[in-house]
Amino acid sequence: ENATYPYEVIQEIADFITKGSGMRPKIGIICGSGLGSLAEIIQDPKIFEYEKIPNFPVSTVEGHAGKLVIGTLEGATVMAMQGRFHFYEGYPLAKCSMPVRVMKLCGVEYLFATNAAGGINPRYAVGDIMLMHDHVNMLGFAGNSPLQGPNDPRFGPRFPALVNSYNKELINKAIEIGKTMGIESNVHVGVYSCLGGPNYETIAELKALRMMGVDAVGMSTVHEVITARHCDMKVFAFSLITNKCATEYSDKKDEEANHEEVMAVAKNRQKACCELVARLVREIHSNAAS
Ligand SMILES: Nc1nc2ncn(CCNC(CO)CO)c2c(=O)[nH]1
Repeated sequence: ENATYPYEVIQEIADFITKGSGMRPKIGIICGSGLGSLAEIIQDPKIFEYEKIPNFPVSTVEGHAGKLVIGTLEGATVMAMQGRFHFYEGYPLAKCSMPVRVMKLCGVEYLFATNAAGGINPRYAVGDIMLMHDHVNMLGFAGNSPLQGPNDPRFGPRFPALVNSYNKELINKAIEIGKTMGIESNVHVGVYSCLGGPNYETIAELKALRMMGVDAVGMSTVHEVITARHCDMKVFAFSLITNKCATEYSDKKDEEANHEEVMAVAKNRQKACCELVARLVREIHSNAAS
């Protein structure tokens, strides 16, 4: 499926965006379920609906708008995807992750990936933020990778290393920002895992994930991070915990995940998420300027 988006097609899409907006973004933001507000804090935005971008896929999930927003945030030029593409929509992982390559050819050096996720770590509360410091690529265990198929060396190497994929400096900066915001007890650092979905997990799967040291589970992000690291972007990623996953068999129905709850939690935590992202963008921009 990599062949669906050869380098030249990605270049055309990137040119369409940079020429259409007259901007070259440095930071790319992918908005998780219900976190589209991360795009709404961008000033003087130029908005491209996915349908209007030649060769771009379209979003089919409630809570994912389907707009690419490019503009200024805390002095930096950023581009945000309001709506991402998921494996469970029937898109191959290379298609889900192609926006990261578009960002790269637009000039983006930093990827901020956000998602809503289920909390497996029992210390996590609904509404907490987990800064990702590593991931378990469950889809990769079954042979699914966004890098499957022919490798185009203009993007990156055939066999990319993925240790230290999550930029430690950005994680430490985000922890400091969490302290300044007074939310340090709700900010964690943990391991995320991506399952195929669209079903949520069984108890046995959650127990297995917990045994592997996974702290939060979702249906996205990992393939975007792999694609970002392949083309040497710095990566910062976090999960908004939108429900606590059961890891024992019990008849408590209230532990069942549902999408309405995911979007409701995202709605009432979007302010904190936006604040964290804005402050981190400001740090990066001011350091680069210095
Ligand atoms: N247990 C559990 N809780 C979750 N909350 C959000 N997501 C991320 C998946 N989001 C989907 C459906 O809500 C939409 O992309 C999950 C998940 O995958 N599992």
